[in-house]
Amino acid sequence: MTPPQAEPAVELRGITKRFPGTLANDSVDLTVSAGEIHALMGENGAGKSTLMSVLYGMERPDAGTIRVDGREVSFAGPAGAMAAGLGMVHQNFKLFDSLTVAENVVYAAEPRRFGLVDRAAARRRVRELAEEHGLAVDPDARVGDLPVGLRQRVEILKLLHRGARTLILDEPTAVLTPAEADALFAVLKSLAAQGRTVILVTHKLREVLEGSDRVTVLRDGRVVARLVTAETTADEIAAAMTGRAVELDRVHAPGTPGDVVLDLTGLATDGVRDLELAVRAGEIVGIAGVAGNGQSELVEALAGLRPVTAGRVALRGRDITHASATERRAHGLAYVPEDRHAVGTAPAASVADNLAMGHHRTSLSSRGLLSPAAVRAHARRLVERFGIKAATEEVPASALSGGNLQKLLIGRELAHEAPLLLVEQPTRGVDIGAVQNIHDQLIAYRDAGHAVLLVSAELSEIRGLADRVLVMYEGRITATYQKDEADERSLGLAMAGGGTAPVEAVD
Ligand SMILES: Nc1ncnc2c1ncn2[C@@H]1O[C@H](COP(=O)(O)OP(=O)(O)OP(=O)(O)O)[C@@H](O)[C@H]1O
Repeated sequence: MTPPQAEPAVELRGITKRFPGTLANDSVDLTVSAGEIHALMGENGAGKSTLMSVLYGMERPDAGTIRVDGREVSFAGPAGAMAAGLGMVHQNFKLFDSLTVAENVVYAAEPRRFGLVDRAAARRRVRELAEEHGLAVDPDARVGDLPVGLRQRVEILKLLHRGARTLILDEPTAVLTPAEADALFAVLKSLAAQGRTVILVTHKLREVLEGSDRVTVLRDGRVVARLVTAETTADEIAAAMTGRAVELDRVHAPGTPGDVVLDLTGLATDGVRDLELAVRAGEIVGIAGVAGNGQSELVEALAGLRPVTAGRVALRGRDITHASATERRAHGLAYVPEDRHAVGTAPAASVADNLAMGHHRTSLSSRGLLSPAAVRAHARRLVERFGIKAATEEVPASALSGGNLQKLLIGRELAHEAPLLLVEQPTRGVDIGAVQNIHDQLIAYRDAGHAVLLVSAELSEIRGLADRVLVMYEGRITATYQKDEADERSLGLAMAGGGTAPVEAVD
């Protein structure tokens, strides 16, 4: 006899959500069983975030119903969703850096004794939850001092403390090392085995194949496939997402390095020291590392956004150690920052205007004034070349999905054809088809004779693109590999500071 069927943990029926000019969710049905890890996939702009925002009470649907544990619900905000047993781990963690782990976990739901916060009980609670779920973390550590992988654990502990039965995770492995990602999946599997439910939004096929039970694929706001993971393949999921066959993991030929374009000697800035590095024309140098090991500080110092405290930076033979960001750009530097929202783009400005930024001295302008017709034509070319999905070129950048905003930023900077491109996390949040496109464009850029300094936490990206790979750990370069020498395991170990690991430094 089959056991009585439990109610699904989450059941969305006919969810429709419109934004001006876009049908983001078109009558979406999604059923997530209790105790499963359910992956939600789809190209950039397919409607995944919108659907999760509707489920979590952050957006009101135009039509459709939501059931949680069999009960129909309607949330006025995330607080209602939390009360119904849902919890969400956002990409940008929402923790207080200056508070301890225990204080963060119990924040706004503190155990009390005689009306006062019971700190000892809070610490005990963290230890119990950590032990029960394999989420070891020191309750007394200051969150600001923790690496990303542990901060993510704090986020998960916080949701568990509040009694979340269904966890929604938005691209949780984007900033993790392979070992941290494996540890996360072990935790998710044990949560699922205890009957909790996980909804995972991700672009990473491998982790979906290894870590999920079922997959729902969205395309253009509609469900196009419901798959059982054990019965599907990477190719099948990719084809469902894109509507065509996708060539995964293309191998690129190595570059032909020419003259030195960027030359760093003894460079130091906040959190970075003793950096020696040369990047040549026609070469991609990749810097691998876990977020927070000085890569962003290095790139900011090179872009002129952070003072260099020692050493020298030369660009095409000229000393630019203390040059302003604008002077550096004028001398041939283009820059794709990690933070596409705060630094990279102007959210209220149109897609076309964002694409024209920094082009005041180029063919788009005459005597410093941009020509509207040239700006539009330029925008149309880049939208086409990078597959940026926008209702029109006139919508504000804030209306783009995360991955499409990333494509905009890459497109704009590549269009400068600058001798040196600094690029950080070029494909974070970008779907598999667009990853291939961005990779092809970076290789073509290199082959056209430009120098590229690539910073990425994504090992397959670094290995696929870089002609030389450097690992940064605690502000220094701790290992150097030539293309093809960097296998995933030793790179992963070096990124985690694996001092005892057999990491060969080859120069
Ligand atoms: N606030 C908004 N205003 C206008 N359009 C929006 C808004 N939010 C999302 N959209 C549009 O809705 C569609 C779906 O976006 P959504 O962010 O849900 O996609 P996604 O699948 O999460 O993409 P990504 O993988 O890039 O994060 C996109 O076309 C996007 O441009």
